[in-house]
This record gives sequence, C-alpha cells and structure tokens, in this order.
Amino acid sequence: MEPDCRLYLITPPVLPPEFPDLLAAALDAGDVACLQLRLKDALPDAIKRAVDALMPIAQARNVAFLLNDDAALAASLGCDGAHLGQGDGDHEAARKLLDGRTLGITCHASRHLAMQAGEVGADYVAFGAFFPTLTKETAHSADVELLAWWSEMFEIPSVAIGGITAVNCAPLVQAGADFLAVVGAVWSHPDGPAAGVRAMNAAIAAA
Ligand SMILES: Cc1ncc(COP(=O)(O)OP(=O)(O)O)c(N)n1
Ligand SMILES: Cc1nc(C(=O)O)sc1CCOP(=O)(O)O
Ligand SMILES: [Mg+2]
Repeated sequence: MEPDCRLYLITPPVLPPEFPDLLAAALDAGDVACLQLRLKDALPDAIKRAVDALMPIAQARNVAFLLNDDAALAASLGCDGAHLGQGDGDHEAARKLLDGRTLGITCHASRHLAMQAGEVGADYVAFGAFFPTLTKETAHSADVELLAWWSEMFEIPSVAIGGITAVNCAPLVQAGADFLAVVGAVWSHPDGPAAGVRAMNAAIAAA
C-alpha cells in the first residue's frame, strides 16, 4: 500500500556526469512518487538531452517525470507533466497543452493562488517555503496551518517544499501534506542520495 504522504524528488540545480547512475540508485532505494527535472537557465536542447537520459530511468520505476517551468516543452517531449510557477506562463493554456498529463502550480503561501490553481484544473498545488533553503532564494514563507486548512477544505493534493529534511518534516506530514518536495535532503545527504531517500521515507512513515 502506498503511504498517505509521498516523496517528490527534484533534480539538483546542476547535473554531474554520473547523475543517471545516482538517480537510478536513489529511485531504487525507496518510494518516490515523482521526479521533477529543474534545470534553471538551461537551453531547450540541453533540457531535451536531460529528458532523454533521465525520463526512462524514472518511468521504468513507475516514477512520474515532470518538467519544471515549460508546459509546451513538457508536452512535446512526452513528459508526464509540468510544474509551473506564477511567472511560468498562462496556466489555463498550460492546462490545455497538458491534457491528460499532470499540471502542478506553485502557490507560495497564498490561499487565493491555491484556489485559483484549483479552478484552472491543477493536479496539485505547491506551498512553500516551509524552512530556509540553500537551493533557491525564496521570497515567501508558508506554515503548517496553510497545509492543514487546504487538506481540510479541498481534495486537490498539496505539495510542501522548501528546506524540508528528514529531521523537520513530521509536522508537514501531520498537517496533511500529500507530497514533500526536496532537493538538498536527498542530493546533499552526507551518505549519498540513496540514503537520503531512505531517510525521508522513514521520517514520513514515522510522522
Ligand atoms: C513542487 C514544486 N514546488 C514549487 C516549485 C517552485 O516553482 P517556481 O516558483 O516556478 O520556482 P522555480 O522552481 O522555477 O525556481 C517547484 N519547482 N516545484
Ligand atoms: C525549487 C524551490 N521552490 C521553493 C518554493 O518555496 O517555492 S523552495 C525550492 C527549493 C527546494 O530545495 P530544498 O529541498 O533543497 O530546500
Ligand atoms: Mg518556475
């Protein structure tokens, strides 16, 4: 049986040459619901090469493969979906482009943005940042009450993001987050990404 809350993995900002092997080991280490390819500032050609290399690794393990920022590219490359921020184009147009695929939308710490995302037909809403993060400069700070309110009021799954680790994630799980999205907790784990996935899975299960 799948747990109520699952791990949502996002790629590190820069992919080392051995990344396909690291990814396979991480995904083989435990439960990962989806992988988001997040290569900020990479050109479409480089993104296409990364999709070609990494999507089969994820999909062979039943892990959904989402592309960050670009719904049209996600659809044209055959990705399982896309994650869009508030500045990543027209969400209604993206919903049409991603017909039958997953659309996730960043809602920061805003109930209003989340309800708008729901009206557009988002498959999940993402809230953050819950904790300080070294991965990205963040301008918004979310709290567990927001997650609890959302899960009480709406059926659309929520994703929590921002500085989440095995040590601090329990309140987010208890508040009803459906997914925990992480970069550093897995890719910067001192014992390697596979240990990072195991630690996150164990922390979610124990919450
Ligand atoms: C699951 C998830 N949640 C939030 C984000 C952030 O998206 P965005 O606000 O568009 O910022 P960038 O990721 O584009 O820097 C995300 N990528 N994934
Ligand atoms: C990509 C991203 N978006 C955020 C937001 O708050 O919207 S925080 C973030 C970085 C997440 O990386 P880590 O798990 O290493 O903190
Ligand atoms: Mg974005």
